Amino acid sequence: MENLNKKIIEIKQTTKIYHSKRVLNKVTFSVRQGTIHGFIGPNGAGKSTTLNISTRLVLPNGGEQYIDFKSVRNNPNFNQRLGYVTAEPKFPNLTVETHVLDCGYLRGISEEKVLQKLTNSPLNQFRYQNCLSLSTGWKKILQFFILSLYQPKIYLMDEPFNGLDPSFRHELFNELERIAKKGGTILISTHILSDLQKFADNEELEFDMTMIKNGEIVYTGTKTADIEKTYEKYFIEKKRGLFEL
Ligand SMILES: Nc1ncnc2c1ncn2[C@@H]1O[C@H](COP(=O)(O)OP(=O)(O)OP(=O)(O)O)[C@@H](O)[C@H]1O
Repeated sequence: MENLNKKIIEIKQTTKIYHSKRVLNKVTFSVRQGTIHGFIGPNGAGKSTTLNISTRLVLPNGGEQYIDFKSVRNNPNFNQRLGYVTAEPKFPNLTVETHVLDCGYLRGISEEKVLQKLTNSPLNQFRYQNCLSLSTGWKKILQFFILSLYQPKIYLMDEPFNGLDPSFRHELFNELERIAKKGGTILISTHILSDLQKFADNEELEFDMTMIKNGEIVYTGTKTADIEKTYEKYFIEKKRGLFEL
């Protein structure tokens, strides 16, 4: 319980400018160790940019980011216990088997163990297929498989439920709950409040939430009865005009 007060992820005053447009403006929030933390906001709000900056895939124009209590700018080991599921996974032009073996090698996991896991996984049916030719959902599942090889302690997940069919969604919900109950920390980015509701309603889990809109944090805090109201206040716009003729 003591760990819950430790901020294992901290995003401080983080700003990003693309082509003179400020897409993140002094974004500041933290994630407590051992919690599931929802990061929610509409399309283009800045969620993926925040996660990419937190993992040093994108450089910020200002601010500091800490993962696993380490500055991502100053400490290249910040990602030792980190697993990142990106919104649009990128894979090399390799078979599933070769790619998972490479990932295992980089994490010091024996070939035998990787192949045994692959054989027992539903991904095995695509073992000799090129990663690039997998469907959207199976690409996501391949990302989860790679994480399961080395079992990180901190997870950043950008739209993890996108593209998954109901049975894989269900399995992923259960797996994330299991990870959090064992003390893991999970930051989940999504547009969809109902994806987070199951975690928010689970009394055995510690669940927090941060909301972002137009590159600014509009709410961050622990679970409250007002989560839905807060969400509606910021995000439910009556009409956006997309389908007007
Ligand atoms: N490489 C880039 N070059 C220019 N602008 C970018 C780039 N990447 C992101 N942006 C802009 O930054 C803003 C935030 O984008 P981002 O992808 O972080 O939002 P998001 O909240 O993840 O959106 P979504 O939920 O639609 O995926 C958007 O206006 C986007 O167009």
